Amino acid sequence: MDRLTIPAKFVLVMAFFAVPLAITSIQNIVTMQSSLSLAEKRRVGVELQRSAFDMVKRIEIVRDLSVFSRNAANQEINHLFEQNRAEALQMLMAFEARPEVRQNQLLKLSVSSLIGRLQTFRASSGSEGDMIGTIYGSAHSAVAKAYSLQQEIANEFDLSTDNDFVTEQLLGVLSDSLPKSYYEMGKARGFGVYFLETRLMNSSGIKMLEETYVELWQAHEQLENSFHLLITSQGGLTQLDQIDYSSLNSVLQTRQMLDDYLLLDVDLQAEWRDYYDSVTQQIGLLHAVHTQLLDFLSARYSERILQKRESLLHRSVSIGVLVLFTTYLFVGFYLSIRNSIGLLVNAANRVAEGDLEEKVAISAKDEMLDIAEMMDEMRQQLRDRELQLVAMTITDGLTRVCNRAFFNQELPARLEKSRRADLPVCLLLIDIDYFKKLNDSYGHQVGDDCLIMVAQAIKGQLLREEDSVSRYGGEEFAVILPATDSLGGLATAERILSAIRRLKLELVGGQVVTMTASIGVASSAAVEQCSDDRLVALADESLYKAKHDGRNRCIVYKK
Ligand SMILES: Nc1nc2c(ncn2[C@@H]2O[C@H](COP(=O)(O)OP(=O)(O)OP(=O)(O)O)[C@@H](O)[C@H]2O)c(=O)[nH]1
Repeated sequence: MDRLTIPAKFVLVMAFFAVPLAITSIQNIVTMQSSLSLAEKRRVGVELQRSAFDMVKRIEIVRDLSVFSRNAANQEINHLFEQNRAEALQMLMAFEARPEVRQNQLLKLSVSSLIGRLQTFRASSGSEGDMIGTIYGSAHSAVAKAYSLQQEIANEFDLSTDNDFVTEQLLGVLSDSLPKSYYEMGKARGFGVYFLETRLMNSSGIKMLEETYVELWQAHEQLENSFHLLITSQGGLTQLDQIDYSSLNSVLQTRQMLDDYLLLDVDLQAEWRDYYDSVTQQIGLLHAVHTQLLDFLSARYSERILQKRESLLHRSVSIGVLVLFTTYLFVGFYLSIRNSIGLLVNAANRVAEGDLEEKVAISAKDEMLDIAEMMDEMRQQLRDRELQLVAMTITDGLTRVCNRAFFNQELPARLEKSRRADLPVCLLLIDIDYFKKLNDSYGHQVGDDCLIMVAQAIKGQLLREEDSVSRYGGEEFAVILPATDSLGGLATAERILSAIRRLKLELVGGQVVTMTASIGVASSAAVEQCSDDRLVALADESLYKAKHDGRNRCIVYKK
């Protein structure tokens, strides 16, 4: 790990967090997406069931009328029969052309088989009452095929695997209880039309009608029970309130009509068409409930699809935000560290190159700030140490004023600067009078003390910051006065002389030592293009004169 660069470490950490996050997120989205696709598939299944049910209605009429139209004796019945058969075939072909059906081998087979069955559907040649039951049963195979098509749709579009309780109950009602009622009502319609049209009914016909009468009751009972279970089942059933449950009585109504039109009227006086229309109307009421239930199921899936789409969107957005936020954090964190490290490296380079003036500073407020503060503390200590070293190299060890080395640098530098500003530099060479005698009389220690006192006295008379005093030789001092002419130099020299005269060194025995000095003053303005050596020589010349003229005085060089 230590061998890795910081970007490589970040990529590693990013990968450590991002990879599981991405895998979980993708899994999550894939699961939600497949659940959404399943709900969409189921809704398509319900739509197909609805179309298939429209065909069922026609095929039921074909079945019921097949009982009579065996010999096409009644043109009107035959027309009804053919009309519904043609409509059913048309619907089946449209159904077969639907992409969902064309893509499904099983459904395609079932539809084409049903088409074949209807195309070859011809009225059977039954004769009397005992035959019509057989004819009806045979014709019913077409309706049964249509119902098995519905079941196949439920299987192929995963409606049957939906373990939602309400959906299970609904599918049960749609595929079992309701078809059972249609079967019995169809019998009542077909048989009734047959007897009323022929106005003939033998004992076996009566028996068959009576059986149907009983079976209608049973169908109604089953229907009531299954609806009761559906209504009392939990969850999401408020929409089922909109269904007209009084339509369930249509089974009983049909039973009543069978009674009124046929069983109670042995003369069969009623018109077959009135009976047909009345029963068809009752069957239509039940069909309407069937359609409402399919609509309800479709709406239920639409609602689920909407919810799933919304939660998929929310999940995708929140995962997106999470990924962006994590990336932002990592990138921000990385950039902040890289930025801080960059600043610290630059600061370290500056220090290595000797630049100790610029503060080590970073904008971060974290542990990097602690490192920066420590580095800055080091920089300050280095700078102080360097200043001390520099000060030591230019300071005279005894008197603590500047030394000769400083003077040798300072005078040419000041002369150069003043030349550019067209200003003079004044040099004072100060020599203590009879210092040899002082040394000889009181000893070197006293001599040293006197040198210290004189040096500080001279320093005390310098008014400007750029003025400097250096120990030029043993008991000789040099004062550089930048931007000062001869008059200014003379005034300073006079002040220095007075200060030295005022010095008193009290010895152990009570003896007091006093001193005087001689000063040679020279200004760079005195000569053209004055060099440092020339200025020293001029000041030295004046000092010599001061000594020669009796000491304890200052002499200004004049051309
Ligand atoms: N105590 C002490 N004496 C020093 C030091 N440096 C030089 N001297 C002495 O200063 C004396 C200088 O003497 P001279 O150059 O003859 O000058 P002077 O005695 O002051 O006479 P004039 O300058 O002519 O007045 C010498 O005796 C040096 O030994 C020092 O650091 N300490």
